[in-house]
Amino acid sequence: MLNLLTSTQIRQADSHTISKDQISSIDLMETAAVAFTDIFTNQYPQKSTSISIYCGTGNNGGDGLAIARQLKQRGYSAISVKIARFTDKASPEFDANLKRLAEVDVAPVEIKNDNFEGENAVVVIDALLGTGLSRPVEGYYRALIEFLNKIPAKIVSVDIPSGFCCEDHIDPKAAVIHSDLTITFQLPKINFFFPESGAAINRFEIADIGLDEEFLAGQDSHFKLIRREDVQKILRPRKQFSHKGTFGHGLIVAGSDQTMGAALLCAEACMQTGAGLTTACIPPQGLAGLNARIPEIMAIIRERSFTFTDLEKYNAIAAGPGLGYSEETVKLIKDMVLKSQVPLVIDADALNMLSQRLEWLKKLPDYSILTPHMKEFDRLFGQHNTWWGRVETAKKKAAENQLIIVLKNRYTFIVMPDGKVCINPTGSPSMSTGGMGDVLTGMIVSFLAQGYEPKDAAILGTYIHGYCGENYPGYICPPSALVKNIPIKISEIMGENWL
Ligand SMILES: NC(=O)C1=CN([C@@H]2O[C@H](COP(=O)(O)OP(=O)(O)OC[C@H]3O[C@@H](n4cnc5c(N)ncnc54)[C@H](OP(=O)(O)O)[C@@H]3O)[C@@H](O)[C@H]2O)[C@H](O)CC1
Ligand SMILES: [K+]
Repeated sequence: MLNLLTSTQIRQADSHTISKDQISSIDLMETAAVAFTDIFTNQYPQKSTSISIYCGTGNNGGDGLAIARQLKQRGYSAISVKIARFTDKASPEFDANLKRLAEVDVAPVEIKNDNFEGENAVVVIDALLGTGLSRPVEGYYRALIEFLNKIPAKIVSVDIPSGFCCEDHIDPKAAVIHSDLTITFQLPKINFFFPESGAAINRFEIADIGLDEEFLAGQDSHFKLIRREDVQKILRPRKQFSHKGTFGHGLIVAGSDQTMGAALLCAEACMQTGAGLTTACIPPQGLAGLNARIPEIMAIIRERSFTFTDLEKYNAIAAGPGLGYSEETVKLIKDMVLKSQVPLVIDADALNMLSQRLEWLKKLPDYSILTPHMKEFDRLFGQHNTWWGRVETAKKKAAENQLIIVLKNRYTFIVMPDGKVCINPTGSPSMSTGGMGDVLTGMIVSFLAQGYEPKDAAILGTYIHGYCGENYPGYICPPSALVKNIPIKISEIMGENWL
C-alpha cells in the first residue's frame, strides 16, 4: 500500500532526501520544476499557448519561477510571470530562481495589492501557496484567489491548489483555487480523497521528484492508498485440482417481494466473483426471478417466521440488500447476529436495523464488515458535517467493535479495527446508480466465502468493484452489466498467473 503522508512529513522527506542524496534544496526544486513541466507540456503541447504563472514568494512560488524558465527553454513563447508580493518575506530558493529567470529574459510583473489587471491567458499556473499553508487565506491572497477563480482560463496548480489544506478538516468557506489539474509532487495528499476537495481539485497527477521511497514508506501514517500490485499480491491463482467446495459457500439474506432486484444483483455478484456455491435466502415471490436470471444460485425460501437451522454450513454470510424492514426481517437479522460463527457482511436495510439496535454491534462476529454509504453511516454513528469527522468516528467504532467499516464514496475508505484507513482509488462517476452497493456486498462476501481474510476480502471486493466500473465502456455502468465483467477483470488484474 502507498503510505499517504501529511505536509509536515513530506517536508521531512524533503530534508532527508536532500541530505541523503547530497543535493541542495534548489536542486530538489529544479527536479520538481522539470517533473511538473514534463506533465504540463503533455497536457498543453502547443508552444504558443498563452500561460500566466502566478507566484507566491515561498518555495511554491519558487517552483513557479523555475517552471517559467523551463517552459521558456522548451520554446513556449507566450509566458508571463506575476509575483504576488504581499509580504516582504521570500525564501532563498525563490530569490535564487528569480535571479535565474533573467537568463531567459522573462521580466516578472509584481502585484502589490488587489487591483488586478485583466487576465486573458488561456492557462494560469497557480504557484501562489503550497504545503506551507499555515492559516486561512485572507487579504490580498484571498482577493487574488477569488479573482483567478472567476476568469475563464484553465488553472493548473503546482503541488496543491493554493489555499488547500492537505490533511484534516476542509473548511468549505476557505479561499481555495479551483484547479482543473493539480500536478502534485511525489504523493497524492490525504485530502485529495475526501469529497470536500471536489471543488478545488477536478483531477490530479503525480510528479515523481525522487524523494527517498524507503523514508516515505517508513513514515507512520493511518492512510494507505490501495494499488493494483497490492491486490495482485492478495489474489490467489486457482489450483488445477480444485472443485466448487474449494471456493466456499456464500449465503445472501436479501430481497423482499417489492425489492428482489437487490438480492439478484448481490447473489450474482457473489457467484461471478468466484464463490464455489451461492445460496440466496429470499421471499417465495423471488424464486421464479432468481431461477430465470441466475440458475447457478440455490435458494432458501423465507416462508413466514422462517429461522435458520444450519448457518454453520455457510463460509460467509451477507445480509441486507433489498431485505425490507419488518418484524420478520428484524428477527431474522437478530438470529444471524447472535448465531453466526463467521464474519457477516451487513449492508442496506440490515445496517438500518443495526442503527436502531447499537447493542448488536458488539455481538457481531469479529471482523464483520459494514458497508454503509454516507447516510447509512450517519444513521448508525450520528450526524457528521465533514468527511474527516466521519473517518475519525469510523476509526473509533471499528476499533471499539472489532469491525471493518467500508465507508463508500468516490474514493471508498476501508477502515480497519487497527485504525488503518485503506483508500480505494478505483471507480468512476459512471457507477453512480442504484444497485452498485448490492454488487459490492456480493463481491465482498464472495471473497470471504473463498477463504480470504476479512480485511483482504474488503480490499479485493472494493478495488475490483471499482476497477470493473471504471473500465466499463459506457457513459454509465449498469450494475447488472458490471457483474458480468467481474471474472474477466479479475483475470485481467491477475495477469498471466490467474490460472
Ligand atoms: N517535496 C516536495 O513536495 C517539494 C515541494 N516544494 C515546493 O515547496 C512548497 C512548500 O513551500 P513553502 O516555502 O514551505 O511554503 P509555501 O510556498 O506553500 O508558502 C510560502 C509561505 O507563505 C506563508 N503562508 C502560509 N499560509 C499563508 C496564508 N494563509 N496566507 C499568506 N501566506 C501564508 C508562509 O510563510 P509565513 O512566514 O507567512 O508563515 C509560507 O512559508 C511545496 O508546496 C512545493 O511547491 C519544493 O519546491 C520541492 C520539494
Ligand atoms: K499552488
